[in-house]
Amino acid sequence: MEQKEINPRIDRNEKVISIRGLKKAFDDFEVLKGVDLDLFKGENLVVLGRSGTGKSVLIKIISGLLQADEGYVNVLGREVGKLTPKQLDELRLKIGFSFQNSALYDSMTVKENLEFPLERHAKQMTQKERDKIIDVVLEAVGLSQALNQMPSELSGGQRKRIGIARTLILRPDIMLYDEPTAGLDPITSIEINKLINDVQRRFNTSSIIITHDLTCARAVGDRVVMLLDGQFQRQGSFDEVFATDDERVQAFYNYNFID
Ligand SMILES: Nc1ncnc2c1ncn2[C@@H]1O[C@H](COP(=O)(O)OP(=O)(O)OP(=O)(O)O)[C@@H](O)[C@H]1O
Repeated sequence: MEQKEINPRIDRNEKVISIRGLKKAFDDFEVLKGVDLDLFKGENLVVLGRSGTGKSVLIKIISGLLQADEGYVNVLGREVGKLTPKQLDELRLKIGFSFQNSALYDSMTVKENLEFPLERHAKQMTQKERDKIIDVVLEAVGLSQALNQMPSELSGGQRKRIGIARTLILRPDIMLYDEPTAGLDPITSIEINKLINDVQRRFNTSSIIITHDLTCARAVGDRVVMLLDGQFQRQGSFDEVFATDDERVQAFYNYNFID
């Protein structure tokens, strides 16, 4: 498996996300039981964990879509739980959310899909400026030729790329990738991993990548954390996370290689 090289762009003096003692329960089911997490500027942080461990809940709390029950959640210098709805909307524009299903509008061309966030959030931009930024993000994801195609004409991997381009179009500081390789074949997955690293370098983003895919975790993660029983039980490089006798961690590793 490809191991990510040490990334010189990470600034360990600047935290873009800082979380302490985060708790979240649904009725009496405690999902997050006291989570601490930092994301440094320029870093790709992978969050691993089995289904239902609360990875999506975590990124929904970071982006203000869900309220924490307890704890401190600071994103880009703002304490998320204390923001007014307007301040939260402003913060969300700096967070790019790449959804699992790419969330493209099937009735719109690629160009129209990319214009959509600009029409809503960058009303002051001229058409020429819009066309320019569309060019930039399409080129960044390697799909300049798809400008006038419909999503239905694209492969799953291409739709994923357009989804990432659409997330990038508002030039977010933070990217949140929710299972970016889910449903893709291994070769296409490797291309998406490469794209995640390219985006980090080219757009200077800091990212949280939620995945079950260990090939992805190893290829894109500057640091990896594993969510187990509501807390981050392991963190470090990919190899450090798995250098343990903890059966739950070993089971996760072995399960990834079951045929
Ligand atoms: N709005 C909600 N109301 C009630 N329960 C919820 C809500 N959102 C999440 N949960 C519960 O919280 C737990 C964690 O869900 P979450 O979606 O974060 O899992 P996950 O780790 O992202 O899993 P997967 O990898 O399958 O997406 C699940 O048991 C889920 O049913």
